[in-house]
Parts: sequence; C-alpha cells; structure tokens
Amino acid sequence: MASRSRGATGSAAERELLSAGDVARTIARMAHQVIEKTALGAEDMPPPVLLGIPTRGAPLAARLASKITEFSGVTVPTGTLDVTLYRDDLRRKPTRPLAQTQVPGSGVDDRIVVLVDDVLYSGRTIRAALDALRDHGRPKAVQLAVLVDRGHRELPIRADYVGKNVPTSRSEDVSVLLEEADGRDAVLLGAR
Ligand SMILES: O=P(O)(O)OC[C@H]1O[C@H](OP(=O)(O)OP(=O)(O)O)[C@H](O)[C@@H]1O
Ligand SMILES: O=c1cc[nH]c(=O)[nH]1
Repeated sequence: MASRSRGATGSAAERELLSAGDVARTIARMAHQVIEKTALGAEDMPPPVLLGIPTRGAPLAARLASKITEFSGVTVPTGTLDVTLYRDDLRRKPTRPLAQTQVPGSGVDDRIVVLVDDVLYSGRTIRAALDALRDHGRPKAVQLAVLVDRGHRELPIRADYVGKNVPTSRSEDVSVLLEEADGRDAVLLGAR
C-alpha cells in the first residue's frame, strides 16, 4: 500500500471529497475531455498514448482508456511510466521501491502522450515523469490528467485535465483510494 493511503477504511478525521460514484463520474467526464482535446477519431490523428504513473496513476490510466474506448470506439494504447529513478528526492529517499514501466508497442514518437496521475501537488513527480519519458522517444505533445489537483505547486507545471480542484493547506493530505490498490474507490482529505 502506498505511503499516503490510509487504505480501505479511512479514519474519522478524514473527510470524503469524492465517493465511489463521484470517482466513476469524474473519470467519465475526463474521458470526454481527452476525446475532445486530442481530436480523437479525426483523420490522420493517431490516438493519444496514455501512461499512468504508479502507483495509482496506472489503474487510473487503464480506467480512463477504457472509458475513452467506450465513448469513442477507438482503442487507446495504454501503459505505465515509473519515475522513481528520475525523482529529485532520490538521494533523500533512496529506498523507494521501483515500479513497472510498460510503454505500449505504438511507442511515443510523434504521438500525444497523456500522463495520468491521481494527485498533483508540488509537481515534482510530473517533472520526473517528463525526464523518464524522454528515454522512450519524442512525443508530439505531452498532456497531463490528474484526478485531484490540490495546489501548492513548486514547479511550473499544470494539468490539462483535472477531475477535481481541491483547495488544501499544506498540513492536509489527499488520499486517493482505488479498488485495484485499496479495495474501494474514494478521495479523502485528512491531516498529514
Ligand atoms: O506533485 P507531487 O508533490 O509530486 O505529489 C504527487 C504525487 O504524490 C503521490 O505519489 P507518491 O510519491 O506518494 O507515491 P504513490 O503514487 O506510490 O502513492 C501521488 O500519487 C502523486 O504521484
Ligand atoms: O496530499 C497529497 C500530496 C501528494 N500526493 C498525494 O497523494 N497526496
């Protein structure tokens, strides 16, 4: 279980920001936005490549891809991108376990790549993802989809698709729970 998640139970001090139904509706809305913004289905426009950032970005990317296919009829290449070795805090936290990178056979060259993550906070994970992506080719463009943007950016990074903007204080913690990793879907706001 990832460090920030309190698992399937949650504590009384946590407030539910999104229910399981909200999470499903949010992903569906984001799928429609990706279809529109990437001009999916237009002639001479290959579908975007979705890359989820482990831990929870990976199942999120798979769910987003499945909704995009459901709404558009187009299959979207989907994979995962581990950013661990590209993090700028690697020396401070050298024991982080590696996750899996699986770039689909389509590759990323000349494609729109949509990075998918559960939470956007400082932006440092996404900065690392941009570095990691460089090892796999040169996308035509890179976009970012996050389920929750909680603010407090430390780098000039913004998301193209945001499920929910949540104003937070730095002393708070956003936990995204997903069925695949946590046994249920929810977004919780608690104390750090
Ligand atoms: O914008 P940032 O400040 O980088 O924070 C956002 C990242 O923090 C969490 O990942 P975490 O590193 O806790 O690992 P996890 O995905 O395994 O939970 C979250 O899943 C994002 O990837
Ligand atoms: O609150 C936060 C901050 C970074 N990453 C998370 O998953 N939650």
